[in-house]
Amino acid sequence: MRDAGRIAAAIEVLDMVLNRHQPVKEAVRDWGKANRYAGSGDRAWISGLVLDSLRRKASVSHLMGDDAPRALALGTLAHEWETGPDAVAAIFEGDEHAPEPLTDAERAGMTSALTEDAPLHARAEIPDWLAASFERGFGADAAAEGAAMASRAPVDLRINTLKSDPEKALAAVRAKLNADPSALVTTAIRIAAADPRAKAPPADAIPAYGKGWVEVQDLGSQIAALAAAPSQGLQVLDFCAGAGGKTLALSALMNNTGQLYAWDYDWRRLRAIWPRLERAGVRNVQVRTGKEAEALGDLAGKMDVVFIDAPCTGSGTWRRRPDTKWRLKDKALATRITQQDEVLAKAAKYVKPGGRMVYVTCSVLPEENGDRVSAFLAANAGFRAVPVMDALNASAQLTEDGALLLAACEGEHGALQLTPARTGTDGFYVCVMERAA
Ligand SMILES: C[S@@+](CC[C@H](N)C(=O)[O-])C[C@H]1O[C@@H](n2cnc3c(N)ncnc32)[C@H](O)[C@@H]1O
Repeated sequence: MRDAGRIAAAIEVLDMVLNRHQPVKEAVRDWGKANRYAGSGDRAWISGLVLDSLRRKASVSHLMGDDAPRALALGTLAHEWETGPDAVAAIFEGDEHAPEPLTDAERAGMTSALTEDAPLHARAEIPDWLAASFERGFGADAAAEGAAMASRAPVDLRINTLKSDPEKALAAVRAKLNADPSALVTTAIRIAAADPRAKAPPADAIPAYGKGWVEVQDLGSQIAALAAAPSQGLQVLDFCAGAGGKTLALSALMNNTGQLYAWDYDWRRLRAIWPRLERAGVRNVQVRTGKEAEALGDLAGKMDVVFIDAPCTGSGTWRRRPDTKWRLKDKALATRITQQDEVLAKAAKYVKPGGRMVYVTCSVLPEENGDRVSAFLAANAGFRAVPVMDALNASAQLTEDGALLLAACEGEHGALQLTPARTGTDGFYVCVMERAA
């Protein structure tokens, strides 16, 4: 396909995502099925433009004065892909698959620039109803934090120390991919964000992944697991285990000792955990299924650590799934808040006296993070917040730079708010609370 046809296709896919509410992957797949002549390189290019258009939707629609799929694609070409109106007109010229020629208004939008007095939601690339929340969470940095969440994300790998070590794993990954050791965590590898126009080989297709030497896991998620300080021999409950991403990380930190219980309120989510445990060589996990009372009743008051990877809006992962940013509504946020209060209240009863509870979200919204912890602590005098950095420093897995950078993310309750702007990770919130002995 030539670029004119690819741009027309991106406009079509954006319409499927924004107006027919299809997830991006599904929309690209459906478009591909209906247009068999497109190859995998074409689909990668189209998907790249669609994702960037969604990441930059707020600023681009502000500049174009229009939020229709065509305006978003053209504005993104100009403002993100450095393909201005003359270049786009040249691509369209004489191509029968090209969209309609550019109008004067579109040309103007493609050459205008965002100014300091543009509304915060446009500068922060967020839905306007979340502007107040961003301002509360980030103050004067709200626009910069939001803009960083509209960038493309790298792929992070966690080195599975049950089966490999940093040197061996890095060499194996580098044999297939352009990768570097993480600047923050000694057991992590980073693969830089790919050019959106190019086909990128998936990290889970390399032999090191197949052998269980590495797991695909955002660095923020890896840091959250480190904060649990699940040292050898402890009794640990992963209360929201889902497909087991954190369970695997916790097990590796425990070096396959002690006992790690994995449970999820939705047992269907746990199904994916079995092959992952097997591949990673995990032997200290008991997967508990069924209703909470039967599945976990015997663990009440006995856990050294209870890990809560809470259900959340996922606002911290908008770089990877920009369509979800525009789908999020205030009602869904309210539902998540109710669930978060519920999981905190329920999970707390498994913590033994002197034990710890780790509350984690992949969100940057204070309503889901510090507010929830404050509400929990106000209602549970037997718990107090302790600095997350204590556990991270004790883990001996931070680099010198990592320790400094993470310490700068510390906020109320000694909790950490990681963000793409601050730490180059997804937006994770981590808080550690201790139950009185
Ligand atoms: C962020 S996901 C967990 C991801 C998982 N830990 C991982 O690393 O792959 C949140 C999980 O919380 C679970 N959950 C537990 N209690 C819940 C409740 N009361 N309401 C909603 N979700 C709940 C959901 O089923 C979901 O799997």
